[in-house]
Amino acid sequence: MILIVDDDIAVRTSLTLLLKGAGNEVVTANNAVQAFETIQAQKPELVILDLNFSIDTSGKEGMSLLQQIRVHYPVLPIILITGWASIDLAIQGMKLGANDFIHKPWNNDYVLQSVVTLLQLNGKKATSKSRKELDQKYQFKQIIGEDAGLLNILEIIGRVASTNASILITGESGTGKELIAEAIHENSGRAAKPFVKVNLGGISTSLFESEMFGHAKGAFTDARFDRMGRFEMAHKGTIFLDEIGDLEASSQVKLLRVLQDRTYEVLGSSRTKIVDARVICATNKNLNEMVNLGTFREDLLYRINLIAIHLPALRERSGDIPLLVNFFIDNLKEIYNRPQLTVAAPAMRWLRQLPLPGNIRQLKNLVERTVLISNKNELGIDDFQAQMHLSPLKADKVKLPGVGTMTLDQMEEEMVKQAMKFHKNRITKAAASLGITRNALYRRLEKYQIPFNETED
Ligand SMILES: Nc1ncnc2c1ncn2[C@@H]1O[C@H](COP(=O)(O)OP(=O)(O)OP(=O)(O)O)[C@@H](O)[C@H]1O
Repeated sequence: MILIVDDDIAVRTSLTLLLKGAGNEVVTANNAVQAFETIQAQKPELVILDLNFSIDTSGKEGMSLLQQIRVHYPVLPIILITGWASIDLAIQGMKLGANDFIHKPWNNDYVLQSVVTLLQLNGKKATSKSRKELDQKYQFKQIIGEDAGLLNILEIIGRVASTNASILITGESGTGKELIAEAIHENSGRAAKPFVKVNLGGISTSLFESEMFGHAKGAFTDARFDRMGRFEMAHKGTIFLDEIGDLEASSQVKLLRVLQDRTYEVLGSSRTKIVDARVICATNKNLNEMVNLGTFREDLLYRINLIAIHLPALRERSGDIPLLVNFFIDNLKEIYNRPQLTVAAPAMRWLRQLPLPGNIRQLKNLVERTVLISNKNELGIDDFQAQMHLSPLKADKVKLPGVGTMTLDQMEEEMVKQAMKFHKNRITKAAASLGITRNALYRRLEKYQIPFNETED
């Protein structure tokens, strides 16, 4: 059952018709007291709340009702309705714990999509399904792992794949964000239609519109042909906006408009096109922090993260490393026709304790390089170690301090301290992660007078 709170009978009636038409039970309330009583008595599964629902348009009354509901019903999904002019109010409401907002005049599809998604997410409580149970229900063949955090994520994406909800995937580079985005598409009703990836980090502001919305011949000097935009390519499918944290301010506004209105215009043409694409965004940046710094629009953030998924770094789920290694090895056995290929047990243990800042991509590259270079059937620590030193990480993935701010010795000292701390003073592990021998590590510990326990191995 859904509760609609609004003093405007026209809004209550049209939302009731829309939601009933989609098979929901609906109750309404036209003031805060009645709304709260209805929640207590009838326990609705979702509330749609107009923030400007009283004659007073400051939104104060709506906001205090929202707070009151949150205190007593912390997980009850709440969708806010606001006018376009009061978008700041909606953002304030999201901070107080609302789950989504729609603005008037609303788009019926968006309202239904948001309702379905929130009901799906809230209704069926997470049941901590096992990997086997998830595989019986969904298609996650390419995603390896049994870590509880990952299974929880798979369960969420399985449940929401069938809705059109926007999803934001965050996580360090190489943690599998794109793979997860593809899995959402594969498990949705859009699977037979295109999955279009756009790397927003690679699109300059001047090209953003023509790239995303397309252009007509003659739209600007170089436009010699009609060009189809990415939104159109993704029509009825999924658009994956990678590196959204790299989008410049002016492009952020343009994207927000499109996601808000679900329409756009092809450059140089007056044709208005409708967006019918599921939007999935990804970034390895911290968008909340960027919002605080003023470099990412808060309204855009709320538009793209109806569902937010954070992928753990590989070091936080190191129990999955052997599974991943075996998966990569199995694939390579076939590709290189080396059916006897295996990884020795000590090597597997060694791989498990690597910090791997480049995450699964780094592990995959390491295994591939090692298989290519070594001609042994059973791969040992030495084989992996030799490749590890060659290119442990792409330089552009590491943030180095600015030139002149640190000497090489200081950097070495910091790295040694960091490795010792990470490996809780275990010399063998710290040395392996730094790519040096135990003796070489001892020499450095003494050189920099870093305390260590002789008995720790
Ligand atoms: N759970 C997994 N099982 C198997 N392979 C995986 C898994 N997660 C990631 N990979 C593989 O690791 C590599 C990196 O994954 P992906 O490109 O999805 O990461 P990403 O987080 O999008 O990286 P970036 O932020 O750098 O774009 C890919 O080759 C992908 O197939």
